[in-house]
Amino acid sequence: MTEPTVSAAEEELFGGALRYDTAWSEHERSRVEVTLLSALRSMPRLVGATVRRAWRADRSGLVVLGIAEIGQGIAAAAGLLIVNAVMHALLGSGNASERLHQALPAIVAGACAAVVRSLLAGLSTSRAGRLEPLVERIATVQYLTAAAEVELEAIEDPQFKRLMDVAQFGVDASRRMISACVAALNGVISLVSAAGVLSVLDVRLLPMLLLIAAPRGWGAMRVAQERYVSRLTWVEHVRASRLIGNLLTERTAAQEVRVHQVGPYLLAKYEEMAATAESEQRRLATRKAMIELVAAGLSGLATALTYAAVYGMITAGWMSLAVAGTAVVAIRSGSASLGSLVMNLNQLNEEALYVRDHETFVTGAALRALPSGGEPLAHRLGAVELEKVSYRYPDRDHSALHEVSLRLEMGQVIAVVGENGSGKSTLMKVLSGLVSPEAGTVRFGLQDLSDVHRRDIFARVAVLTQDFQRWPLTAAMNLRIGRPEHRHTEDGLMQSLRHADADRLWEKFPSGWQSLLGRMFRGAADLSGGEWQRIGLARTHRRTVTQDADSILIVDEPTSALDPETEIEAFRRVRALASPHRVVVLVTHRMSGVRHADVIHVLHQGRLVESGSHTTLMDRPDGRYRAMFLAQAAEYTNAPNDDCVPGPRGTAPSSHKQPQ
Ligand SMILES: Nc1ncnc2c1ncn2[C@@H]1O[C@H](COP(=O)(O)OP(=O)(O)OP(=O)(O)O)[C@@H](O)[C@H]1O
Repeated sequence: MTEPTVSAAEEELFGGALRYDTAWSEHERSRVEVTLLSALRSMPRLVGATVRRAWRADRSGLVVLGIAEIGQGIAAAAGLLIVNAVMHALLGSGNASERLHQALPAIVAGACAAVVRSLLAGLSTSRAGRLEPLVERIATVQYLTAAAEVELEAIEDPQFKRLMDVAQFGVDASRRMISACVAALNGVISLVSAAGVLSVLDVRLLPMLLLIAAPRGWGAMRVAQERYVSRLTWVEHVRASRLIGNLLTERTAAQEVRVHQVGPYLLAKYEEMAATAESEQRRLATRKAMIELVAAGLSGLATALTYAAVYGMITAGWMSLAVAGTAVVAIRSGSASLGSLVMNLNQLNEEALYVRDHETFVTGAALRALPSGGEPLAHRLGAVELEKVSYRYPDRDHSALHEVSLRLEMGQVIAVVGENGSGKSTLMKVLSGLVSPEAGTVRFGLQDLSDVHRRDIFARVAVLTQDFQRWPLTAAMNLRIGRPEHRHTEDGLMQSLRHADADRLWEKFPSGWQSLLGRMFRGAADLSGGEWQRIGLARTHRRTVTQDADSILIVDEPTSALDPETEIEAFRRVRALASPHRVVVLVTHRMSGVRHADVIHVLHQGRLVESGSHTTLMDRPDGRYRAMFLAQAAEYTNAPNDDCVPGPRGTAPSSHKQPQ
């Protein structure tokens, strides 16, 4: 297969080809993996997995389905034997009306067999139709559970993310596997009955049957392989095209799309990328036509040979005319069964390939799942301590955190500051148990983070991050989801709303707590960025106050969208959440918000470079904190500050992070 062409749009927007794997050897490997033999080898396992899923979903439905299919096979065999009886009667002795009379019972029996077969086919279709959505649900839940339970690190790993995307196709394929399995079973049974009848008539006709169907089998299998490899290779391209489509329709991009005239530009790029994908579809269609033509030619040749053999056997007197007539019917029905069996097996094979990806993902996700065991965490911790903690993101060469040691005492307000990319958010991920340090230890009280049940760690952490979620749910749910299993009262919810100074939003909720937020659905009330941030604060408050064991509250840039007065007030309220059994960790670029913290830690390029109170740090003439503080203070007063030391690279506040 030649390497696909890269459209200019792809080059311009994404910097090159977006394909399943840029290493072509990897792609070749997947091609080799789908050879006929390996596909056939893995099929029983995957069919077994589908049957097990169906069994779990609806046992009685599966049993009825099996009986209906076997019944159809028996009815088909009976039908062929009846044809034989009819042939013998029609080609037997006596005049035409006598021969017809003799054939009548067999004709009636044939009609009955056909009716039974149709009834069983209907039963099978209805049961399969009921099983399909159930199996799809099981596969979807398996997929979503696996995705929700993996470590954050896995989600951020591009390789794993890709596997996750590919595995999505397996969900639909699991559903289609049911009908593919039923059709294949049906094909096997029909074939066995036709072959059985043929071998009773003349066993020499059996290999002929195989000869007719073999080329079609080969053709169908090849087409499936090519389609699968193509789909895998182009998955990233499809994702990127969808991404562009979404950008054109999403509300968040709507303003720039219009004012900056990005719409027509992106649309043109979309069309260019779609044209590249269409060229692949054209290539596939041509290949399919060629393969099918060759297969049909070979199969036709085999059919001609078979009929010639039957003709030869009749003229040589080795076969009676009645047997030959039945044999022709049996060959026709057998080769049709074999042909459709091959098609069904081929579809089964294709679906199985996607189901295999789904399985690979579920197994891979289990290996990267959050650890499920561990000690329970003590109720009282006293402090959380980091000792020489280092962390490097899997796809990065440099550590995001390097030998960071610090102590968080319950009751304290700790601030973490530093320029963009200095490691603040990464430190918060380590503190909240979202990522495990590469080196060093994190102790919750006397317990090592790695020994404790992760669920217990998460239960003790409340976070409000810069990219907090705007849940498109009711107002009540937006607060309750901070601790969904807790029985929240309306008073409690209102208390959290008040804490975040969001109670004045109440009048924007037309149906009170049941008001839908976030413009996703009709009638939903939308909020401004700052209002959403207050809802986020209220949710964090809810989570915080519903935990009486020692806990950590992490707030990462909690006020970026708040107006100046609200911001000052918000910092005060966040600080007030520190209690004898809670430590508040505040990450912010707004220096005015950190000066009241008990301890301020300054990060620089992943290292902890300064720690102390505001006064201590301001007393260091060349201190980084002092430089950052004075730089912002100068902006704040809008007057040149003689004492202002130029901030280190990257510390200059960005426009949305400047003090007001
Ligand atoms: N998911 C990730 N995968 C790979 N590298 C990452 C990831 N997240 C952060 N990094 C890198 O780790 C370093 C520290 O990033 P981090 O987000 O912790 O900085 P930060 O101090 O919070 O920055 P900011 O003030 O801009 O929010 C940066 O070099 C960043 O590029």
